[in-house]
Amino acid sequence: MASSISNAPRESHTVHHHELLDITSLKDLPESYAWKGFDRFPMKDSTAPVTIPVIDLADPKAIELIGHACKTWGTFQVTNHGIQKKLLDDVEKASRELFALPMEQKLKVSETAGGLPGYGQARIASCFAQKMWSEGFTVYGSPLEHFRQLWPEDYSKYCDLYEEYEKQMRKLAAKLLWLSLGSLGISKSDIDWAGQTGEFETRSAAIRLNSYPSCPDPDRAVGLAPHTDSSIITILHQSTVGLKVLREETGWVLVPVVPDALVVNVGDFLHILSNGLYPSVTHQVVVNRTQHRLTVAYFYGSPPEVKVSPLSKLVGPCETPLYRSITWQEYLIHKSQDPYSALSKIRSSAPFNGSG
Ligand SMILES: C=C1C[C@]23C[C@@]1(O)CC[C@H]2[C@@]12CCC[C@@](C)(C(=O)O1)[C@H]2[C@@H]3C(=O)O
Ligand SMILES: O=C(O)CCC(=O)C(=O)O
Ligand SMILES: [Fe+2]
Repeated sequence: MASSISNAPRESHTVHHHELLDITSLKDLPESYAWKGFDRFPMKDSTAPVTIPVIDLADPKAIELIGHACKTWGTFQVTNHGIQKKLLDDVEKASRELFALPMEQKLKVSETAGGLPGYGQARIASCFAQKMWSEGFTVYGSPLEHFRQLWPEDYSKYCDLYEEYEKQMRKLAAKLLWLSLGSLGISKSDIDWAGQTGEFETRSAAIRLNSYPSCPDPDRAVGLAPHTDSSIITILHQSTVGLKVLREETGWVLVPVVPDALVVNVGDFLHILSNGLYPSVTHQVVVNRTQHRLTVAYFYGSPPEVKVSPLSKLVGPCETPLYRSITWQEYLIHKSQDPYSALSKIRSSAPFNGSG
């Protein structure tokens, strides 16, 4: 595997906000947004007719199906998840309203260096010379101050909506996490930081609104470059296609829109917790000529101060855990500095028996 991305020299190319164009109004693709492919990742789409698993949470076999999907794909879609369609529609609508605001107003709440909450490009943007055909807005903690600036009149309506979304996603994420770990024989008592109820009361999470405007030259543009998420799991709401996941054996697979389903991605922290049994899925976003695509990603992480390491039940008696322990906060810093080697940097050196 090549160690660099063809479009990305080693040094970091921070995208300064003043360099960001209002891409919604462009009739041609500027050269700064044109990609020639990636070295680190294949370009080819899967020719095999494969689709990512769709799992009904009401299915009595959901636990095994989730375990199998996490092991073989690192991603799946879930139905009967209990999140009301109206809430998903309302958040998507609010997000559309946010990105439709004038650029000067969005820049008032722009992310400061280091990918803190607010408006801006994804952190991985700094790894590439080319720009991605997208904008984003991250909510981490309370969105109050930012929403007050964006919508001085009715910010509280938007705050209430995000609070409700966060609350419902948190519950669903805890449920999905226990199902995925349950299939490996892990129970609530195996994770001390899960809290009394197993609901991870002191969790940390981020919500990211992603906007991919229609693009005059979609084949040469990239919505979001390939990456894995740092989360334990990510729950994604999409109502139009664009997300592709990488299957090592076959290539990129487009994730179809299944009515009322949410996409669930295994993130790096579940990969670490599972001692490598579950791969964190590499995914990217492609753009299209006619539709403005909006998505909402919920990143479920571990409590900020907790050192997370592979679960001891999943590490054999003579084995070294695959990864050393690390807090989510520390990991997010590694990831923002060097997204493509963050995991390998915390990988333990060769196990005692010298294999693997
Ligand atoms: C919690 C987070 C995960 C994320 C960084 C962030 O602070 C909020 C944005 C997230 C995102 C979304 C696009 C891809 C990604 C790699 C990025 O650059 O920003 C992820 C980050 C991540 O998972 O590390
Ligand atoms: O918009 C999408 O389909 C995926 C977004 C994503 O991967 C992310 O926000 O990390
Ligand atoms: Fe992602």
